[in-house]
Amino acid sequence: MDTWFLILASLCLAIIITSLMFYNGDSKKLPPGHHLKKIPYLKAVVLEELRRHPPAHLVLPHRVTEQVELQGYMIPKGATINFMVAEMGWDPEVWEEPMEFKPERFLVNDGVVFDIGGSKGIKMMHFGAGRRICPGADLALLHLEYFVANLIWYFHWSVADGYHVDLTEKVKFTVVMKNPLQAKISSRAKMITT
Ligand code: HEM
Repeated sequence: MDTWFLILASLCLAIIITSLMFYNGDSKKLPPGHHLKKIPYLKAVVLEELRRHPPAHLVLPHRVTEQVELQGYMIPKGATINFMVAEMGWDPEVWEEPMEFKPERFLVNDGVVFDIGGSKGIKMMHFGAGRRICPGADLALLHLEYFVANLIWYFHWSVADGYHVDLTEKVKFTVVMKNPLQAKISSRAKMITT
């Protein structure tokens, strides 16, 4: 449990640090927060990233309060249940071409349609589900959108010479890239101010 607490605490810290990093006191230079709603593809990219490359493959374990039978399996009172969230997001019976990165899967009629709380059925649950769902889910999604928007707004990105992007994962404290990303980044500052 301590490990999970540390993961959550570091997620919160990372979000706060990135917010401070990108706040430069000049709101004209930043894409205003309310504009994010007008960029559904951005939200679709964030959701697809969470589905395809979740930061953790398991969410917090839960303890069963009463013995229950689930699809023929008897789960005893007091058992600890882990939810394999990565596998849920990669289930070929639920997702078409699950190992492909396709943000378009979240777009319906130019808008994003996804029930993050799972009230109409759970297709992925990186924030948990039900009454103990992460209360910071909306805030986290907003910050992730803002973070990605700013990275694109301020910098031009290209692949480093001779490097091929390899999205293979490995598990460290959280899930990270096995072969770290190498990118050439240049400022778009001139383009933004002119
Ligand atoms: C990408 C970012 C985040 C992810 C993936 C995430 C994921 C989770 C997960 C899986 C849980 C456990 C749900 C369960 O018990 O089944 C949780 C709980 C929680 N999260 Fe987050 N979280 C994120 C960001 C945040 C942020 C930004 C905040 C606060 C501002 C936050 C506050 C909490 C709190 C307070 C709980 C405990 C809720 C409870 O036990 O009733 N989380 N989160």
